[in-house]
Amino acid sequence: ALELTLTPALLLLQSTLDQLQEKDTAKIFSQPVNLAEVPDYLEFISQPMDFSTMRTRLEGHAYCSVADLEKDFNLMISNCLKYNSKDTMFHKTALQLQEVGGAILRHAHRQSQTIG
Ligand SMILES: CCOC(=O)c1ccc2c(c1)NC(=O)[C@@H](C)N2
Repeated sequence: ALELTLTPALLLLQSTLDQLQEKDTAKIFSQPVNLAEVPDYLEFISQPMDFSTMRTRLEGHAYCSVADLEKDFNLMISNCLKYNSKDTMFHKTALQLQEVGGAILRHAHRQSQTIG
């Protein structure tokens, strides 16, 4: 059926998001930060981002390119680096994900150039 047909471009975005999320082994980025648990979060972070929101956007065709996906990934990481101080697990985990995610995104950019 048509709705199950994924264009190569959409498949690449979905695969890239899956690879990024796989690296979040502690699953601290799976869902939006729980504002009941972290009541002051929005005093510091104007645009929360997480992998579930990114997946909804992807499936809603909000991403036209790898760059669009990368923009929300970088927002999610920078939110975490801003809110959580350097000595926290959250901050250290975000730095690691930023590094490994960068390599995944660079590879996705190269692939998108070949599939057009
Ligand atoms: C149930 C309590 O969960 C949290 O306090 C919490 C859970 C997940 C979090 C987070 C806080 N903070 C963050 O910056 C993002 C990366 N993840």
